[in-house]
Amino acid sequence: MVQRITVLGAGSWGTAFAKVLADAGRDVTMWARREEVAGEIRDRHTNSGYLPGIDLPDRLTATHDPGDALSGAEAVVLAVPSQSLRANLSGWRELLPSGAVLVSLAKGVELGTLKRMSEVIAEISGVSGNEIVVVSGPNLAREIAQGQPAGAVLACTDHDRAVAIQQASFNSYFRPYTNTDVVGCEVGGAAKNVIALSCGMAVGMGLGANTTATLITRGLAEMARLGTKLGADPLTFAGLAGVGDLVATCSSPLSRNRTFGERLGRGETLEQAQAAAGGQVAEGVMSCTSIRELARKHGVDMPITDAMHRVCHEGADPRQAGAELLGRRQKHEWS
Ligand SMILES: NC(=O)C1=CN([C@@H]2O[C@H](COP(=O)(O)OP(=O)(O)OC[C@H]3O[C@@H](n4cnc5c(N)ncnc54)[C@H](OP(=O)(O)O)[C@@H]3O)[C@@H](O)[C@H]2O)C=CC1
Ligand SMILES: O=C(CO)COP(=O)(O)O
Repeated sequence: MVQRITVLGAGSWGTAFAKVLADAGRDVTMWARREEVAGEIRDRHTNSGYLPGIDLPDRLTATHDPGDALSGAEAVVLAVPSQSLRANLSGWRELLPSGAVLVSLAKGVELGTLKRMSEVIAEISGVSGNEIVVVSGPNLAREIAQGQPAGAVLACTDHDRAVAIQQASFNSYFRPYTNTDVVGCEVGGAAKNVIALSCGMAVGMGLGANTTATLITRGLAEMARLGTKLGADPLTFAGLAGVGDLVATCSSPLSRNRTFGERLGRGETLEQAQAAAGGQVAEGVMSCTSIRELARKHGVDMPITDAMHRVCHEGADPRQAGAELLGRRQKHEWS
């Protein structure tokens, strides 16, 4: 049984997932970038900047020192934003205990390299891909931290490693399933953030359920097109890491990506929406660019992702982007 687990990153999901592990009976140490955050988790058992009003378990501790955090860890959970994972992990590489299972929480595709997060982790840490477990699914951090029931997917090409983390993380409110389709789970997790931006934008423009349902469904079609082209199992997109996460993120006002899109849809600038996010990551804002490039590289059509890139990075007006989406050539639903 994996008992001693380190979580590197003390933001919303890192903290909520650390609580999941502690509530499952594991000994958990978190690393926080800022000493005051580590001190608050350690001494007051709260992380008020990210999860206000949530009490953290006593058995969960935290430090600002990555060496102390990683000492003796049997599993290491990487809980920093996608675009910072390479730099952070490069700093931790020499400290990783040999044989520890690496667990990835990040949902994104790296700008420039167009790598999925498990590919970045394998490259930097030197461990093989089948030693990395990817966590995905409908897991809005605040709801999980409140103990609201949810399923999740633990994806690893080595089934036994996924089972080890499943045993280490299941508790009365968190029900993780295993899956060997790492590509599908990672593509689903990254792409749904972009679709959530579009749904938020529609809501911000005053549009209703028909529009958001259309974006969710056609978003699912485009993420499945990309995933299957990259070798994913199409069934993954019907599961928790596909439609499950997509629906949760596109529907919930708790989603940072949906909220970010809503602000853009109301006419705020990218800078205003970023300021309102208070430093918390809306991964879709960067991933719309990397996923668009990945899709182009593989000849896959992703019109909603393309539209989000134009709004976020080329100054397109959300209404104009919407009109262009509707004005594309007429086609069969599954072509
Ligand atoms: N929040 C959620 O509901 C869920 C999030 N995820 C995914 O998990 C990953 C982590 O998300 P989450 O914990 O929510 O993110 P947050 O933005 O809430 O927190 C990010 C954490 O990473 C730290 N950090 C370290 N290096 C950097 C850096 N260079 N830039 C920014 N932050 C840095 C931050 O430190 P500091 O506080 O000092 O800034 C903070 O502890 C993301 O990929 C996200 O998509 C997945 C499922 C659910
Ligand atoms: O990944 C998530 C839910 O599964 C969280 O989404 P946001 O980053 O948009 O809050």
